[in-house]
Amino acid sequence: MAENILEVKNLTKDYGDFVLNDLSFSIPRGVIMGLIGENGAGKSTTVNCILNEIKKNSGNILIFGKDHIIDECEIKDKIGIVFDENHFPDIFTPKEIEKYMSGIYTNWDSIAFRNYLKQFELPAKKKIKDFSKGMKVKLAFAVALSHKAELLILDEATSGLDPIIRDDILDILIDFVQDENYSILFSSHITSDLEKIADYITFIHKGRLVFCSLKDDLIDNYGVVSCGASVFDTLDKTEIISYQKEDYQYKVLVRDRNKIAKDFPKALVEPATIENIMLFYVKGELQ
Ligand SMILES: Nc1ncnc2c1ncn2[C@@H]1O[C@H](COP(=O)(O)OP(=O)(O)OP(=O)(O)O)[C@@H](O)[C@H]1O
Repeated sequence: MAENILEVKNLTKDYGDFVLNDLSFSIPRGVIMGLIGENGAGKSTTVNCILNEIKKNSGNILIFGKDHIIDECEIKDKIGIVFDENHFPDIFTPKEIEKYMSGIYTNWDSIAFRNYLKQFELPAKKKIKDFSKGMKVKLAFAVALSHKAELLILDEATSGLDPIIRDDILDILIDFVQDENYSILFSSHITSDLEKIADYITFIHKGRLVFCSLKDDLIDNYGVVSCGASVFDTLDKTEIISYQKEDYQYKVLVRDRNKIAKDFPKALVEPATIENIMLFYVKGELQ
């Protein structure tokens, strides 16, 4: 069994005015990988290249150790996909979707599907065209979780859900990776959700990889320092990732907040959230 459930190597997709440039990252088995980046950074392009929905220009993508194009059918049988848009025919009911999916997926589990319909309070006999946006997303989750998928790929899947069902979904996702062979690629703008459940964070900015790091490493070590010019000028510049100047104050994103707090006891040093980290990379002055 391949150690990494997904490997993206030197992936490039050129749209002319946008290039997803030489992107590499991998997802080990048993983990949740958060994928973050500003609007237009290239997250959906990455996901669509992985799923071979769009053709890459170059690079290699292995899923379950197999080439994502050569073995596409076999691979997709074991992937659960949830996008923010509905991909099911509107005229179907969940009951009809169940029948259809049982013919598509080798390991379709009707009992699991019916249980998810109950848990998500989805009417089995109502047409999807009469579902709310959130109901359509819940239906997509019910399908993705009912065919013994080993990899879930979620592209902005939870953004249309209310906080209660989102919380339920996060619990389901944590459960999903308890089997240490299964993993999740979770693209989201709701960075607080990723803070709760992701093991790794991959950050793309303007089509390029900024980092792929352990989430705990970011949360435990990165910090935001608020200080005046005198402290800023004496900070070790190799410790600074990015900074923002506001009148006479500097806000500085640093790699090792504990070291800075020790060296500058009077400076205000706070832990950085994933949102802080994104904002500093995108809007700050990079060192
Ligand atoms: N079919 C296409 N043809 C040309 N350009 C495209 C196409 N699809 C996407 N792009 C461009 O690729 C860039 C990245 O888009 P993408 O949808 O991957 O970003 P994203 O990070 O998912 O953004 P968002 O958070 O807004 O969903 C954008 O500049 C977009 O215009």
